[in-house]
Amino acid sequence: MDPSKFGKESERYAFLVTYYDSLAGFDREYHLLYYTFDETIEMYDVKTKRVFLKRSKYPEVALKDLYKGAIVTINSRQLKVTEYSDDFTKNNFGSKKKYTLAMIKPDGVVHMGEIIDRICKEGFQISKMKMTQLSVELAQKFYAVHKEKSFYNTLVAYMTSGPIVALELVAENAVAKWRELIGPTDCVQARQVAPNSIRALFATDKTHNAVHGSDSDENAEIESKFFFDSKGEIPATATFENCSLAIILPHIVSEKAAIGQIILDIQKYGLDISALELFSLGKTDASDFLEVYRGVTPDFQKMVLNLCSGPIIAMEVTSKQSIDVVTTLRKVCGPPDPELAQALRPDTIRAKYGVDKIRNAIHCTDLEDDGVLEVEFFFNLMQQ
Ligand SMILES: Nc1ncnc2c1ncn2[C@@H]1O[C@H](COP(=O)(O)OP(=O)(O)OP(=O)(O)O)[C@@H](O)[C@H]1O
Repeated sequence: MDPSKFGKESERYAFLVTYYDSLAGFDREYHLLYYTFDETIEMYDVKTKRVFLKRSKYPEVALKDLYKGAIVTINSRQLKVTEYSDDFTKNNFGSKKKYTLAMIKPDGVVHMGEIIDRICKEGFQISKMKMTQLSVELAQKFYAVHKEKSFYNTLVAYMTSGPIVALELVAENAVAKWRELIGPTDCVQARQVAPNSIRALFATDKTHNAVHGSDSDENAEIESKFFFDSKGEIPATATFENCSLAIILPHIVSEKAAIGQIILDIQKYGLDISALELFSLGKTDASDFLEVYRGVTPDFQKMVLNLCSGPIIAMEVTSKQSIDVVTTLRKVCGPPDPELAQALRPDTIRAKYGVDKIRNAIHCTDLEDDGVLEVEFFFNLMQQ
């Protein structure tokens, strides 16, 4: 037994979690209790007060995975941690993990792979992410505090000049940590005082400064709601033309390490990412999406369970060049079995980041005719 655990038999953290029951059409609430002594989890239904999960070990979910805003998967259900439900948990835990709202601005989107790589390497967890194009009204609303400033109109024109990527980032002291990483507003100053900051590396001038970060916890909450609680106001940017679908699989998203590298690998071959969003699929949605593989591969059930085992990042991949996008993306991904990929095509995504035939880092559309259909599943059906 680990001696550091002596005397902690009664140490228990309590969280309020919700699960969207798509059949019933509403959120179900549970108390989730985590016992550090034996690393077990227990869950109660808040409404009925009945046990939902008997106290048991659940090695896939560690204490470090539980913080406000996190999404964890238990029994194929995506549970969102919405609150710390007692003072002990709030005091010991709540003050540490926080989130901030980050944005890759229109001029930063060409550097999206490098910026996301940096985000992951600095230890942020991406809990939400969506590519969108701001309308004039939305940009004005987002930057309303600067309404009276001389640069307001230029700022709004810039923010509506192309797609942006909004991200909710989780870390200890997330607001300060992200603002330190992006550097000062003015890139000239950034290059002097923080030469390795994101703005020093990718910004052009005072307005075109590549990224945004909330300036307080209160504003992080307001800004995160602006993008991720907007009831359909934030449109996806998918084009549904000459496209293929790529999905970065749960083991990559939760380990954080390779998300940016995979995006860079896709962009290297003349392919563009024209829509992107982080999703947490339930078992029914995962099974619906993979329906064409039912009966075709003996691994169908395993693929479904893998796809709903944690957050995924879905992307519409297109190209401005006249290339066959589906075939090119398949080549970039490599053979489905990572072992085979390592032997035959060691530079491919699956060779580099795949673990086994199921956790093979990335899903991509197999057949040319299915490109639009697969993109529609995420960027049309799942938006409703
Ligand atoms: N003096 C200026 N001239 C031109 N544009 C400016 C100027 N000051 C700020 N901006 C633009 O307005 C944005 C919002 O300004 P703010 O003062 O809130 O800076 P910030 O907090 O560093 O940036 P952000 O809010 O985008 O994270 C800046 O990121 C920049 O794009």
